[in-house]
Amino acid sequence: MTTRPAVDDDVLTALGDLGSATLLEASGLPIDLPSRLRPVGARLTLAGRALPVQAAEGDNLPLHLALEQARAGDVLVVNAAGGDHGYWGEVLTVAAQVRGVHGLVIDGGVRDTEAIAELGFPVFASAIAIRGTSKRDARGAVDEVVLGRTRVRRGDVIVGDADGVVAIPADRAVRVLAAGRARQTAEAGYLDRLRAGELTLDIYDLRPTTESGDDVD
Ligand SMILES: O=C([O-])CC(=O)C(=O)O
Ligand SMILES: [Mg+2]
Repeated sequence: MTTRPAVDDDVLTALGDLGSATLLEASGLPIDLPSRLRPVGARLTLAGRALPVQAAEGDNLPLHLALEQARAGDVLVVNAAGGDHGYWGEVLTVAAQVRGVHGLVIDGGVRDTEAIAELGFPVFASAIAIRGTSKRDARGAVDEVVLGRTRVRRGDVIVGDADGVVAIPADRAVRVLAAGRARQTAEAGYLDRLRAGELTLDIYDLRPTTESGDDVD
């Protein structure tokens, strides 16, 4: 297992407060997970440290094994290799909550979604599917998984909300927090100017130049 720098709890909480879109834009990094990962149930916000899990199609033993390895504050980030299966449901949700796990992000299906919503556990999934899984693939948690264009390593900061999910490399967390705060402050200033009657065209300096360089008779 690789060693990752541990991100402090206060940095984690502050990143969670900034929101996924601000963090993505401020970071300048390709940290967004695929947009097919949508929140399941009413609990939309999520912040925690990644525990990556790779599952074979149609098998959820790696998720059960990962829960034994999980620490409080972890978020399981699962590449379930596609497949129309419910890899996670009410039973695994309760098991995760008892261990202090902060949430689940899965490129794959989940089921028991009403129960998950009632339990208030944050789940972001690419599908809802009722077909069950086998329990044979004994891999457990791994060092990293790739979801879409983004590599997620153990200990990376996961932030999810109504807009989507980002995975911030642990060694960039403090820098991304500073950039996110700067962006939030700048946008608050833009909102004040908009309310005072200015246009985005002027605030962002977007007006097409009228000087084409061509002579006009
Ligand atoms: O049992 C499973 O493998 C998935 C599930 O429905 C649950 O966790 O409740
Ligand atoms: Mg179930």
